[in-house]
Amino acid sequence: MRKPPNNPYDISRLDLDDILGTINEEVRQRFGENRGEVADYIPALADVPRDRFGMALALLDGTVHEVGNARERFSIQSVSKVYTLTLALEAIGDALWKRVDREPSGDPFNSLIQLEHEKGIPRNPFMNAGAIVTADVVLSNYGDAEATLLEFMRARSGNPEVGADVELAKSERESGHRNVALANFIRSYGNLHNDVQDVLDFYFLQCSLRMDCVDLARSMQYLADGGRCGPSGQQVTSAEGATRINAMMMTAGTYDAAGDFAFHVGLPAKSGVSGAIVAVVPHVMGLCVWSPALDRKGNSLLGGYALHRFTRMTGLSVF
Ligand SMILES: NC(=O)CC[C@H](N)C(=O)O
Repeated sequence: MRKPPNNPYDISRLDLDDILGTINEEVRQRFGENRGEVADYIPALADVPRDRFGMALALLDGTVHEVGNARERFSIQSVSKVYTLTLALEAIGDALWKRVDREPSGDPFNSLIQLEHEKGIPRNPFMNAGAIVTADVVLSNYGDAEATLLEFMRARSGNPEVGADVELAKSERESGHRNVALANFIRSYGNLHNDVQDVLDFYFLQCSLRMDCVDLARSMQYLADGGRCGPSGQQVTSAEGATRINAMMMTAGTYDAAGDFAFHVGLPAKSGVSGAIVAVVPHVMGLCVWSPALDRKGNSLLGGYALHRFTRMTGLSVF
């Protein structure tokens, strides 16, 4: 049986580059197994090659370790929901929880089913329904929501080149019938305050932001460091705020696979249908893995495997 180190958070005992190298080799050996599919319900995502894998770790002192395609950009999709949740909580605090619940859903990320039973109050801010309400809150509370989000992401990642993929956002707007349905349904309960189209435009824009694993690992640092963002030096949220967002990621960040994820990985994490998964080792590092082929629940198959191997090889897990 694996014996836990005296201080599991002391990472000076670990050769992180060696560990990343091993994971990279293991993942690449699995490319041929032909498991998982890239998301094709968003036309622009269907063209992304599946045999890609990148992983990056950003330590609290700013050191980055990376491997594979860690500098290849992709759209961040639902990973963006972590950042809009942060912005919404900073704007209206606990009032957000009157409009979005904070329970795991056990349903797919784009499910409509619970919404009717629960009268237009989405289960959590990481399902599409909850993220649409969160987007509405951001729109209502920041003068120029789009510019605010872009500035937020550039500051969190330390990369001034982070930008939206306008073509991708357009492609999602044209094919996102289910999101249109969700938004209208929530509106019918009075839980959207802005024009449905404006909310959806903002939601699709947040999903289309293009970043790479290094950008995203750095952008997770504030959640590992009690709300303090290393790249900008800003206190983005309070230590309590960071703890709560991590808790949401743990219980709902990978949708109806959150239980399985806690079992195999054991870190707060958030996935997106482009194949990205961000994760946090509290007090130690932000992480990002990316590999486009997804499992049935919409989480990166090899990304999940890589995080599993990482937590087992390092002993880093909140459990
Ligand atoms: N899980 C996801 O990444 C979903 C995001 C995607 N843009 C959608 O709304 O369907």
